[in-house]
Amino acid sequence: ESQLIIKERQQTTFQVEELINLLDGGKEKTALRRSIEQTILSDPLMKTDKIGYLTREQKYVQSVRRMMYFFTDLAKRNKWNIEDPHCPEMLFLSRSLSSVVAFMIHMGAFVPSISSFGTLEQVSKWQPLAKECLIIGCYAQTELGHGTNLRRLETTSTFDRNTQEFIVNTPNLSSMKWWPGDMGKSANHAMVMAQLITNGENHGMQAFIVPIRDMTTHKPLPGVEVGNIGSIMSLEDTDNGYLRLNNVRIPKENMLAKYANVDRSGRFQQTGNNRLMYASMMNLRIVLTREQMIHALQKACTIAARYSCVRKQGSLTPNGPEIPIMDYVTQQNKVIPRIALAYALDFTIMEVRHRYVQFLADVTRGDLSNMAEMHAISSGIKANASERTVAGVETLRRACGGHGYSMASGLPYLLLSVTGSCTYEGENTVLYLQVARYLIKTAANISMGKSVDGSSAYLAENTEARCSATSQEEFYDHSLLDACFKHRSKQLLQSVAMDLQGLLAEGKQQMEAWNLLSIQLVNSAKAHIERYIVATSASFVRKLNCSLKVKKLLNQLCSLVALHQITNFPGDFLKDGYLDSHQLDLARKAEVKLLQSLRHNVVGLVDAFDFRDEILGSCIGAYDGNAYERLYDYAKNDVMNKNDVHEESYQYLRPHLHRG
Ligand SMILES: CCCCCCCC/C=C\CCCCCCCC(=O)SCCNC(=O)CCNC(=O)[C@H](O)C(C)(C)COP(=O)(O)OP(=O)(O)OC[C@H]1O[C@@H](n2cnc3c(N)ncnc32)[C@H](O)[C@@H]1OP(=O)(O)O
Ligand SMILES: Cc1cc2nc3c(=O)[nH]c(=O)nc-3n(C[C@H](O)[C@H](O)[C@H](O)COP(=O)(O)OP(=O)(O)OC[C@H]3O[C@@H](n4cnc5c(N)ncnc54)[C@H](O)[C@@H]3O)c2cc1C
Repeated sequence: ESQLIIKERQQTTFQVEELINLLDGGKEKTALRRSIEQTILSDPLMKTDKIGYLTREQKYVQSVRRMMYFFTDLAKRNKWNIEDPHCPEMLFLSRSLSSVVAFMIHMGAFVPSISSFGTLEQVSKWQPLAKECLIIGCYAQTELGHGTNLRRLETTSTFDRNTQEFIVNTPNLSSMKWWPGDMGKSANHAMVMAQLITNGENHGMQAFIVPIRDMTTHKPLPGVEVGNIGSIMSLEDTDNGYLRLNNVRIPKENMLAKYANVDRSGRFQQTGNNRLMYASMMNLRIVLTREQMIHALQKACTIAARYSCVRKQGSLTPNGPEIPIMDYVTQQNKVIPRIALAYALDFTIMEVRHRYVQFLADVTRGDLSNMAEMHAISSGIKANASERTVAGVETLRRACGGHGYSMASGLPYLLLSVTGSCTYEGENTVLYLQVARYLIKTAANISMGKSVDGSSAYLAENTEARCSATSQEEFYDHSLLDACFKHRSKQLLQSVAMDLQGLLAEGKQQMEAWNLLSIQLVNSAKAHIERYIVATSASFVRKLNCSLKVKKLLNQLCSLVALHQITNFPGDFLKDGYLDSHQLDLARKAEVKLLQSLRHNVVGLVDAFDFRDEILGSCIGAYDGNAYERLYDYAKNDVMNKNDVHEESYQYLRPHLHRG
């Protein structure tokens, strides 16, 4: 173990294990997680090859092999509950699996959407098959021509009264399904989102289970053309595919009929709220935020923080001893605010998940009153967490200098694999505009004197016109910081709502006015969500039952998240004079002081994320801090070094060198 990292751990002022338990949700949960990790990581059949060495095909083959074994054997033997993405086992499982793997769409989207869209009868028919991996499914919504605008999906499912079947078609090039994970090579069933047509009338998007491959030969069924879409930026462990359907007939009961049905004569009946077709996307937005984005940020923090403590470069006195780069305030400013953000997002998503579970219970009772708010929160948190994670991981990667560019650091892999999260499961700008739609409606309700509650209640509160802070210390105060965020959000919303009214009064059409103001609308949505994160994480910590030391530390992290945002994006806080430039200076000084006070606990804070070395996959971020030994080892094991003289040297270099 590196002496430097030992020294760091000696400086830690709190019990790391206490924080680990807190993040897991209790001591017993930590034990459960560790035992799951131990089982998975010690199983030779679950082993992954080193990141950076495999071709696309090898990645796919490896992940299919691992995951088939995992779902059909390992998880079963251990009685892990793998189908509920919110149960503790599943939360711990996806973390132990470390890299993105095959069948995540099967388990994470296909299986849950059967119960989201299916009747009880349909659920009891399809879900056991899917859970047991007796069928492999994918979620086929996006098309070559449309991903965002679901109303314009072009795949059709036309009811044939004579045979009591649906005929599913992708009638033109742009209508073919494009992107679905697990579809290119693996899936034999697809959850196809298509326009339902009965008796010549279009009833909008519905979900259909379409068999696409033969259950024995695995060959595409008649009328089906299916394949891979080709190499993609990352996440190549999954076979993202395309699918063309030419008059594919499926039985009537393959239309999932929880919210709408077609009777034998082809008459369409809406039996539930059709928004619930969209609402199922909330689930994956929340699951991915934690399981993919926050974990990626936490891993990158772990790597960068440990490495920054063992990497020495330069000194603080002329000819003096070299210091760990973590002692530079600029380095602290790269690393520590990201650690703080990783904590704040984790606390926030725990609360969001809790609210989502309540929302589901409400829906079961037929109460949809919280749907709009839940949609705004889940969309907003997905967009904001992915945007800040991707930016954060890149900052952390650069904070590791040259070694951050090597695959050996694990950071390029994290960056590439998380960057897609800004696009899938709802493109971020589009999701922010959904939040804005909710905010503009809320603003209209407030102006009509209606009461608002929940996460937007503050929009109806009176706030001070100026921040009251006169000292640095006040900028650690959560309620003062929250007031800054509330004010910014309120002010941005009021301003864009007024501009919208103005444009409408000038005679502009609603959608045109909306488009003209969409930059402001997105900013307003971001401000609302960032305030939600600041407030939710602080109140989460306030309610925690933990030692004073840990509480103090977590309070500091929450303050830092807010302060860092203010000092880095001060414009909207200064705009209407809520903060003045003197207060901004105070906030900056407060931030530097906070960074320095958190400095000693940097390693402890990332140790508390408790990622085992095998899960981190980093030569520079391993627990023992022995970065150089591992880098050297990684290089020596590179495939290009399997012999001293590479074959190509004989072929291309030698003839040339020997000319003279
Ligand atoms: C086992 C788990 C393990 C986890 C493993 C973790 C590791 C794995 C790691 C890595 C794996 C990688 C995984 C990748 C996965 C990717 C999967 C996909 O990408 S699947 C495709 C997603 N596609 C979209 O998200 C389309 C986006 N489009 C939309 O959501 C909509 O169509 C929208 C909203 C943009 C436009 O629809 P409009 O034109 O109908 O919009 P308007 O008129 O604005 O909305 C109508 C009403 O519906 C409400 N609404 C819209 N969306 C809603 C929602 N989701 N919920 C509730 N209400 C909603 C709205 O608020 C509005 O309500 P009012 O009229 O204002 O009252
Ligand atoms: C790795 C990966 C895995 C995926 N897995 C699946 C899957 O399993 N199943 C599935 O069905 N799909 C999947 N997708 C598809 C994904 O859901 C879509 O790509 C995503 O929803 C974005 O839609 P789009 O590609 O149509 O982007 P577009 O909507 O074309 O976005 C392009 C640009 O247009 C802008 N834009 C579009 N509409 C508006 C608007 N109304 N207002 C303002 N700006 C707008 C966007 O902001 C963006 O800048 C996957 C995608 C990726 C990358």
